Amino acid sequence: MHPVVLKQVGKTYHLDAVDVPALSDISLEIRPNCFTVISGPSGSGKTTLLNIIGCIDRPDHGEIVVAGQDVQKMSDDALSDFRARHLGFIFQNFNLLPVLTAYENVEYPLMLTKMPAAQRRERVLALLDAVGLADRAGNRPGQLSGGQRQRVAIARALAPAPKLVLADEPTANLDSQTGAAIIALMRKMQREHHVSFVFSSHDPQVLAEADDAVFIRDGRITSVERRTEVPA
Ligand SMILES: Nc1ncnc2c1ncn2[C@@H]1O[C@H](COP(=O)(O)OP(=O)(O)OP(=O)(O)O)[C@@H](O)[C@H]1O
Repeated sequence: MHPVVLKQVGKTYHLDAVDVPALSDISLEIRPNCFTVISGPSGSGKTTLLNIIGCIDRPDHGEIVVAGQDVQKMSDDALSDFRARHLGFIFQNFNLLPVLTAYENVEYPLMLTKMPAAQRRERVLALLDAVGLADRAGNRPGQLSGGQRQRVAIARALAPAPKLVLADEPTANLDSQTGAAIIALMRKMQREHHVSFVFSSHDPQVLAEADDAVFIRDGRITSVERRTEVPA
């Protein structure tokens, strides 16, 4: 089953009296267990598309099925619950809670689930270990480097065992060496956790790693490159 299917999705922002068309006639299938990169020039609609796939924003029209669910039909409350259970998010500014430690940031999404405390602890420690931060669990984001913060964000995104992780320009605020290490880590986690990753990115390093690359311009898909066989 494809984790995301979009059919003729459109979105226009209304800014005072001005209509700003952001996406037109987007039809796309995101393959399971893949790295999919959405690429295009500034203002082409990448973030808008990612927000719609991540159920943060709703399209004006069209169909969208995420993890087998017709999300267009869900109420706002049902959609929030669906997002918390099935989707993970990684942002260019890391978006960690500054007053919480690395451990608490990763634990946070699990507090919204009914996971028992002992199991929660085991999962958080395993994820921090997997991203190479076992010894930094007690540090707050302000005591971590950019690359380390993004590692915490990756662990947090994977904590609820999502089906899909959305990453908006995840390497934009990192130098190229740190960015390369973060891409390698996301690839490793994507394979180990059998999850689909969808990125928006300008970064050639992210594009080079993609299984699928979706190019957009002026809110329309100009091409889709399927570069690899569907992983088992
Ligand atoms: N909240 C908003 N209100 C009005 N217009 C918006 C809003 N968000 C985005 N837009 C417009 O929608 C279009 C697509 O924007 P979007 O942020 O999706 O592009 P992008 O490809 O992610 O750009 P960038 O690479 O610069 O982040 C642009 O014309 C933008 O100005």
